[in-house]
Amino acid sequence: MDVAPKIPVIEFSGEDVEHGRSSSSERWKALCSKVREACESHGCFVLTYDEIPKSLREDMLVGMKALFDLPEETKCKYQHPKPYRSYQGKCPVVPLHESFGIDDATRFEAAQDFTYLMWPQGNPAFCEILNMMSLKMLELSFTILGMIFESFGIEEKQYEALVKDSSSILRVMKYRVPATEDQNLGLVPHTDKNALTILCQNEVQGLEIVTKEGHWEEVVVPKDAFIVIVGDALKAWSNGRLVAVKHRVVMKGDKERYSFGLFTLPKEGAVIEAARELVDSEHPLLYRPFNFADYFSYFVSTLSDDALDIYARV
Ligand SMILES: O=C(O)CCC(=O)C(=O)O
Ligand SMILES: [Fe+2]
Repeated sequence: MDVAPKIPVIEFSGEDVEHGRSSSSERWKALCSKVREACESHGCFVLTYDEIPKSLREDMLVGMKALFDLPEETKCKYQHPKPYRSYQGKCPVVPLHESFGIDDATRFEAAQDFTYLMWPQGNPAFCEILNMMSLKMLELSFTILGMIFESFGIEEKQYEALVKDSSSILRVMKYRVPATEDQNLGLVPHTDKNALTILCQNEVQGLEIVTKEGHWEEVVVPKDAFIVIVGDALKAWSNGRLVAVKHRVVMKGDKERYSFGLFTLPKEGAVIEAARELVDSEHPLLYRPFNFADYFSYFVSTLSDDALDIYARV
């Protein structure tokens, strides 16, 4: 019996990125291909990357624990008009899950507004951590997008706008241990709607993806690694060459899971259009150009599993 190929594990360093970009060395080209191939075959990969210090990740997880330990009424103060930002907790569909989404935490003031709301006396250390982590993860996200474009042989000018027109959401999440009467579903199956997601978690596993063969498979994430996930916007941009992989979280064991993710997404008003280089007679255009914000609103109003196909398929 065929065994489904394992989720690729890719390793690169800050030095690889720095030298690779300027020298276009064989090693760099091979790394870019690996990243693209993982996104084509699995829609995700596990990444180890030394440029984001382990101590920063640990500080982030410690700070998150203190955040989720705040009283419910304090956490509920975080309300936002846009979906997937406001504090979410005790939702009947996913009662194990709690989350906050902070827009552009790469701006110090945005991180600060959030921490002042949660800790009126201030929490400058956690504010700094949120801001620093977002900046580093956004930079990594742009690096990965650049690697994908480069590997497709697409000129930098063609994707400059895509990167320039990006913003980000930092989502921080907690999953409690299911009680005996609870289901163990932490997060419902979904594809991410944004372009690229980078996730990081504590030692508690639980993320699962749907393989090409249609089976759920656990993503075993080594300590200190990241998971990179392709979203709908990147799938459409790549004319369907990259897979927006469906994933969910299932809780097992007796330890709480904490995770955080940097979601890179097209800015307000940005239009997603397939790269010209990726449309040809063998690969006819799959998705019409669409305004990302309109697509996102469509998804929120329907919560359809196949939102991208229904909304934009030619
Ligand atoms: O907590 C996780 O690891 C997954 C989170 C996720 O998929 C999401 O927020 O879109
Ligand atoms: Fe997700």
